[in-house]
Amino acid sequence: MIEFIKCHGSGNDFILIDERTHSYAFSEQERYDLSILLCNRIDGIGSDGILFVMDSSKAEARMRMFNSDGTEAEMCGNGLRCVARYIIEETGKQAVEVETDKAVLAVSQVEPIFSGIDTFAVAIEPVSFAVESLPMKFKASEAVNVKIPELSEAYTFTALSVPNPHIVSIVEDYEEEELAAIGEKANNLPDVFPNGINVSFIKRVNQNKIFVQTFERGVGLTNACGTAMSASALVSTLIGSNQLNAPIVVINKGGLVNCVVTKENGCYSISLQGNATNVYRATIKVDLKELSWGKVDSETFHDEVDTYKKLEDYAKSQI
Ligand SMILES: N[C@H](CCC[C@H](N)C(=O)O)C(=O)O
Repeated sequence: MIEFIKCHGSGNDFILIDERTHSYAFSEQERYDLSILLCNRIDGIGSDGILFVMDSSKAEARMRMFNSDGTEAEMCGNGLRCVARYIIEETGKQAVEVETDKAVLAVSQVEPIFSGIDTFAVAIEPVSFAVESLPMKFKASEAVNVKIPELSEAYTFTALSVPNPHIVSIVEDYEEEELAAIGEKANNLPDVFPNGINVSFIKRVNQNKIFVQTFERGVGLTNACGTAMSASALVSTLIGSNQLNAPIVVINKGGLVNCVVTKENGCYSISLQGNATNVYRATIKVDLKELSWGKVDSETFHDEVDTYKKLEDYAKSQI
C-alpha cells in the first residue's frame, strides 16, 4: 500500500509520498518505476512528477523529485513549496530547512499571495551562469542573451542553473507549438545539453510583471515550473528592466507566484513565493513487479480546490 497527497504549486502537480512515516524504503529502480507508472496521465494517477519526502541528517527533511519520465531533478521549486507546507504543518514551525540534491534550502510560510491561499516561500539557489554548471557545451564560459543556432535562428537565450538547468528567452509573442518544438529539440541535443534542459519563454506584461511558460526536461509543457519562473524573474532583471529586491509577479498557465531576486556578494538568490495546494489524499496498492496499481481509498479537499480556482481565474485576467 502507498499513501500519498496529490498537490500542486501553480498547477504544476505532484504526488507527494512521505517515506519517513511509512516503511517504504524504495530502491532506485522502484523510484523510477513508480514515476513512470503513477505520473502517466492515461492509465496512472497523472502528475508532472513525484516528491519523495525522506529523513535527513542535515535538515528537517529531505526532498527528492522525479520527473514523469523517471529522471531525477536537482531541484523543483513548485514541489518544494508543497513539501514546505507538509513539513511546516507537521512540525508547527513557521520556517524550516529542507535538504535537496545540491543544497539545504530555507522554506517558510509567508503572507497570503491571494485571499485564502496559504502561501510558502522557498529559496531557489545556488544560482550559476557558468555553462558548465548546467552543463551546457558552449563556445564561452557563460551564455547570456545569445543565439543557440542548433535551437533557433529567431530567439536569443540565457543559460543558468538554479541549480537545475535552464535556458530562458524574452519573446514578444509565440505559439506554444514553437516552445514545444524548441524544448524537444534541446532535449535531444546531448552535444549541447548532456543532461537535458528546461526551456522557457518570458513575455513582459508590465513593470515587475511577466508571463512564463516552460517546456520541462523530463516532462514537456507544464502549467508552471517554479525553478524556471525563478530563473526567468532573475533574467528579467538582467536583460529586461525588472527590479531586484522587489516582488516580480510571474503569471503562468496555472496561476501566479511572486519571485524576489536578491544579489549579495555577487551571488544571486530567488525567493519563490506561492501556493501549495493539496487536492486530495489517497491510498493505493501498487505491484511493482506487475507495474500495476489500484485505488483503495481517497478524500478530496474540495474547499482548497475551490479557493485555488479563484486565484487561477484572477491570474488569467492579468494577461
Ligand atoms: N523538470 C525539472 C524538474 C522539475 C522542476 C519544476 N517542476 C519546478 O517547479 O521547478 C528538471 O528536470 O529540472
